Amino acid sequence: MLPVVVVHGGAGHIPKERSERSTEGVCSAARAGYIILQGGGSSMDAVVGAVTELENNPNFNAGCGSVLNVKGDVEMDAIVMDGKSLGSGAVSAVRNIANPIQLARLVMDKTSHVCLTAEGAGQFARSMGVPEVPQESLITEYSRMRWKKNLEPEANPVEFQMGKMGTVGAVAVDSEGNVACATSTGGILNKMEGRVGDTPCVGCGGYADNSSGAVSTTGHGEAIMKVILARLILFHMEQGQSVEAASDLGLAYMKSRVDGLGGVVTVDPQGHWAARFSSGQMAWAAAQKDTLHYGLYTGEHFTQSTEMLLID
Ligand SMILES: NC(=O)C[C@H](N)C(=O)O
Repeated sequence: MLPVVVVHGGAGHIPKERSERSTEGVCSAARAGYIILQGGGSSMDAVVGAVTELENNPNFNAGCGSVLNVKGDVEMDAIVMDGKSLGSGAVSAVRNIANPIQLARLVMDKTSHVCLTAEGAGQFARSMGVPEVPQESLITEYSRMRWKKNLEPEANPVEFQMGKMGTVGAVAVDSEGNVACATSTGGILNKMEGRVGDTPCVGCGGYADNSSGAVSTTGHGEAIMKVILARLILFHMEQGQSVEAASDLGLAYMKSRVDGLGGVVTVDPQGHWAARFSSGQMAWAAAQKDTLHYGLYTGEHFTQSTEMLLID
């Protein structure tokens, strides 16, 4: 079965005019991750490569395109986890960098800690030579419009926040059977300054363990944290459930227990994979055995040869 890379572009309701760009974005990121795997890269290289591409794509809520907090600022969260060592690196409420996922990886590789936050994460980025970027370069017209709209008195914050989530994430298995996950987000729209969501929390925004598999999550962060969604799904896999059934069980529990919606991409160490969601939509794509799989609405599953894509 292996190797494989599966990516998501966030669970929620994707407006029609943005759906094509979301699908194109996840397909291109899955292809980028797959090329890394084919070139002998590790699953960690593949998930960081795929998520970096999605952070650079302004159509997603991560890196450039992040949603704004209540003050109109960008504060981003990201996590990586390596299934071989259970090593993990994360950053939360980090500002003025283009690729939080790469900083999360540096936290894993270069420090003895798991998560750095806010100004401390910024200082670490500077010490590692990560270029500082102006906040303006991370803000799109669309994210500013949504922020302003949500400040209007008749706005319905929860519905609006839940409506158009675009967190990005990836899971992969490499040819040696190592699994990894990566997740990156601007969080939820008009969040309080300093709010830390599920994404940088181990077991919530993602988890990877070579003995069971890897998961990257998206959805309402506070709900995901209550049920520790990524770890919950791996628990079901440890009990013998398939990647698909375990993902559905985790999402159903989050819905019934805390009324939370979300989505996940999941792999097991053999290379079985799933992209499942309880929200109306989630842009996802997977690349395996020279085939690209992708979809957006529940039940949708298109396939295409990755070789065709290379010619494109
Ligand atoms: N779009 C998302 O998935 C949001 C993210 N889980 C958060 O709550 O920060």
